[in-house]
Amino acid sequence: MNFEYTEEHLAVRDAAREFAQSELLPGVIERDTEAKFPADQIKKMGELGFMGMMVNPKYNGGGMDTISYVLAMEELSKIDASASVAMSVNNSLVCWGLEKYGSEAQKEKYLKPLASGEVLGAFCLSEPEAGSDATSQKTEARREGDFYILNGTKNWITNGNTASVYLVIAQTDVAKGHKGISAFIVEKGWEGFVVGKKEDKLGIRGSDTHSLMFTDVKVPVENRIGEEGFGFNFAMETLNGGRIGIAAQALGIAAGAYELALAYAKERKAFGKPISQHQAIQFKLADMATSIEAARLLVLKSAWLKDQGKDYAHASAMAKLYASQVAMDVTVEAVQVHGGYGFVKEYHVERLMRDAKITQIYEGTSEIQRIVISRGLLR
Ligand SMILES: Cc1cc2nc3c(=O)[nH]c(=O)nc-3n(C[C@H](O)[C@H](O)[C@H](O)COP(=O)(O)OP(=O)(O)OC[C@H]3O[C@@H](n4cnc5c(N)ncnc54)[C@H](O)[C@@H]3O)c2cc1C
Repeated sequence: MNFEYTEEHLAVRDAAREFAQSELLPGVIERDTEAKFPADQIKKMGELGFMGMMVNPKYNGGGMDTISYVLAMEELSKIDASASVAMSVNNSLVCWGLEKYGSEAQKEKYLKPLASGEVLGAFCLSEPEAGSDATSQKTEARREGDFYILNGTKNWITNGNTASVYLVIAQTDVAKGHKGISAFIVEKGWEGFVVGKKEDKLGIRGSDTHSLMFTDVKVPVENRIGEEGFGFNFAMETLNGGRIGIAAQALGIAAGAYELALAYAKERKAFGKPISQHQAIQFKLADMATSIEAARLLVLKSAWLKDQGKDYAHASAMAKLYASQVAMDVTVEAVQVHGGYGFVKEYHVERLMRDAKITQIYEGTSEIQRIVISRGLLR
């Protein structure tokens, strides 16, 4: 076993840390208040290679391992989880799905600009009546000659308005159940494709979440990913990896809140001494640091398994389940350590607490992670 990072890992982590401090921190409170997408920051993240970190350099990616990716995700999420979710969706759902299962022509046309950060991608599985139960898709793609005619509505789509490339999951044969679901690449601007309203959210308010409506959208057959009927497996496999990114995001939110709480506890005085000298606060800090370290080990293990080409579905579900709970617990305690100051925007921890909640919901709720984990245990 080896618990050491390589020099490359440390360089990536430090670059992400530096970027988060210099580019994401300024304006993060205003972006949250105004629900403003961090467009300039995402563009710079693309230029620095954060949007296609694991993609092969021949498709304009960074050619890095998953450990580097989770280290960067953690650092960026400490400061701005709205920026990091755009990065997570682009890297682990859109780019990964296209690189693994896309045709050579699809990779040339779509993966290259996505991996370089020139354009942004979205992953469209959820629907108004199909969230956890993704098999009950209502969006339909009907084959007509060299095209599919796409009709339906997708809900809660991250990068919904800012993306240019959309991976859309749809029914191609309702009678076949989940084996009748297929995946397609859809471009923004195609006739019949309308972006719906932006969601006004509790947390990750800077993230661009929209519903999408498709009415008789003509999708060329060459834009289907894999064979007809492969879409459900495509979505589930893609989400297995996506969970590593969201687990790293949850870890970052927790670690960011802990670092703020630690610094505040050393400064704030009560009863004649820093609050960090009161044992009740010391114990909170000890519990926060311990749970964060445990979450980090789960995140790193799932990333390592993926890098080794081993099965990581079970580990990534455990990492997401645990890290998202840690994100909730630690951010609540970080607000508590800050007292009244924790309740106002200026001190950041209330935002981190609001942002933490989504990590228990998207890319599979905590209940769904428990289903995935227990299924693995009982197999
Ligand atoms: C901000 C945001 C961004 C998102 N981004 C995307 C995106 O980019 N792309 C995308 O496709 N989707 C996205 N989603 C959708 C997200 O993945 C779903 O909200 C999530 O999967 C849950 O689905 P649901 O909301 O329909 O809840 P439901 O599935 O209706 O679940 C409601 C509750 O019931 C529980 N539940 C459901 N089934 C079971 C069961 N069998 N056993 C026990 N409990 C169960 C759930 O855990 C949950 O607590 C996003 C959501 C949000 C809020």
